[in-house]
Amino acid sequence: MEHIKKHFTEAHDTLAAFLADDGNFRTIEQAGQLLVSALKDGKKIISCGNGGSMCDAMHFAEELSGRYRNDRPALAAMSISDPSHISCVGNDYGYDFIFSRMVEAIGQPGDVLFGISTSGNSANVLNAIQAAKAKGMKVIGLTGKDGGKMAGLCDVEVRAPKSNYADRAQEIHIKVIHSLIDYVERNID
Ligand SMILES: O=C(CO)[C@@H](O)[C@H](O)[C@H](O)[C@H](O)COP(=O)(O)O
Ligand SMILES: [Zn+2]
Repeated sequence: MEHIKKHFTEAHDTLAAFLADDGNFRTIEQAGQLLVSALKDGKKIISCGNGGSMCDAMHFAEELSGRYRNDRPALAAMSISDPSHISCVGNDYGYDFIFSRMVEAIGQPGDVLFGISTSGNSANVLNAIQAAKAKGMKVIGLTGKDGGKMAGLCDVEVRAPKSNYADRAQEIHIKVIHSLIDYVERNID
């Protein structure tokens, strides 16, 4: 039972560390402003990440295109998570290009790439950021640890507090995602 309880105390401590720094909430607000201004301008949001972060990327996009709390017009967002695309590009070009290839295919200037990586070091997310910049897109990153290689590459980077485990960062990321969608729903019209 101790190990089970430890999950909750560690999550509690990570959240307390995030809450202690008001800079985190200013950064989330900047990310929210970037999303709202892109959507109001008729641009779209493209999200990506690996493993649990792919689930978070999907969660983020579906609550924008579908709904979160409020009834409002559908918002232009999609995650890069189509298995046929991933298997084709992974097989023919390599796993490092599964996200960047889609950004090259559908990214437009002013669109926003929402890249999620707990280490900040996943090559496919880094390549997507590079492709997004080449397209004139904005980049929001959710990271952890020291930001990894994503540090300094994003227009806005929200970083979860240092932890030895990816899941602690993911628990912060999902809260950031919900607070961002809430911000968008409150400010979109
Ligand atoms: O969900 C988890 C761990 O909680 C794993 O599936 C995790 O997402 C995977 O190991 C990812 O490949 C980690 O990639 P990243 O967050 O470092 O970019
Ligand atoms: Zn997980």
